[in-house]
Amino acid sequence: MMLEIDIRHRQGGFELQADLRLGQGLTALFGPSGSGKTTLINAVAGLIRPDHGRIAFSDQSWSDAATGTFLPTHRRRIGYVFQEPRLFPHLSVRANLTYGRHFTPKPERRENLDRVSALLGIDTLLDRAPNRLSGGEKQRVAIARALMTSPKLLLMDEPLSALDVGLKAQILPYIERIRDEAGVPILYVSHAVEEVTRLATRVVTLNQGRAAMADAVEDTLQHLPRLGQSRAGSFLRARVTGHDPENGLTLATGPAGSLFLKQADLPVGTSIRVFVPASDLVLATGETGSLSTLNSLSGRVSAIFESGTTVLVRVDCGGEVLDAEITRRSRATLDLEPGKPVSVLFKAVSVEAGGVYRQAVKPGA
Ligand SMILES: Nc1ncnc2c1ncn2[C@@H]1O[C@H](COP(=O)(O)OP(=O)(O)OP(=O)(O)O)[C@@H](O)[C@H]1O
Repeated sequence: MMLEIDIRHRQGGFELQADLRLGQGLTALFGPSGSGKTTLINAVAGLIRPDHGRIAFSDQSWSDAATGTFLPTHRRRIGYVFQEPRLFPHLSVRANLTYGRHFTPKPERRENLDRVSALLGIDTLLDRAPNRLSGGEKQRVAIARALMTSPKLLLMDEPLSALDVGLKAQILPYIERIRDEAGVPILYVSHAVEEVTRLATRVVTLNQGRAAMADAVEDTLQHLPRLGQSRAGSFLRARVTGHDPENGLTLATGPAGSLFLKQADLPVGTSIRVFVPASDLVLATGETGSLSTLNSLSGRVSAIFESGTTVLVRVDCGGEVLDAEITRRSRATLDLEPGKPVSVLFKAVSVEAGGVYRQAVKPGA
């Protein structure tokens, strides 16, 4: 399948421009507030009609300003999940799930209640009324309802933003399963770096209405501050090589070197991204002696950015970029300049749980 978008659309003083080809897996739409994420997703859904250009899905034209083609939303066979679950309060979970199915032509009904409710872990909730579900359960039912229509494409517009951190963590694995097992491409709007890191097969960034495909998920996430996100840090690519349960550690290797991580439940061979906060990195020059930090990567300073009272030192470790936030005084003490060899040190506990992300679908798949 291929979703082709080549559109321009003006609304008031704002103009959206997008020229994208998107394949299977989960495409994250990522950008600051007002950058055009919802406008883009609405154009794909058929909720707005672009002034110029075309949108096509697997060779079916959904919208073409030149020929006047505009396929209405219900004929695009799209599943939509919003911030709020929007369940029918008077219907049971089961009836909520089967409701949308009737709108799908019989030969195209791929999904069934058993499979979808197992995928979302809601099989024991089918006879409940929505007002007897928790917030996280409601959103899982809403996602299941969207899947029950056997959609060709699933649009998710900040589906987790109304949930607290604990509930988000509960739902993320289900979205991963849909990405990996349901065979439905997903367009996923999010502001949250944790969600994008963990879920995205590819990232489309939006900046003042301009959509751009990122070369790699990691590249986008390296430059979060430019995208209006404040959380400074870096991502390392690695593969799990083993576990050391006695010491509560998981071992991984990537282009930057060997990594010690707090033990994570990930099979050997799993590709992961490890988020390392800039403020947790320690830089050292010369011999470091004995330290309690398990991770020590060798690199070379590639750039230095002054920012207020602190300094962001960018270090190239085997082609991977690590940003370390240190004080001006530390920079002066270490006499750091671009080109200087340094060791980058961080503790295994700096990258526990939320900092390690499984990525089952290869970028570009
Ligand atoms: N109907 C409209 N008429 C005029 N301007 C609009 C209309 N709808 C949205 N806009 C403007 O278009 C721009 C893009 O809005 P959009 O909702 O797509 O952004 P967004 O990236 O989804 O933002 P957020 O993350 O805050 O939801 C904004 O400047 C917004 O004010």
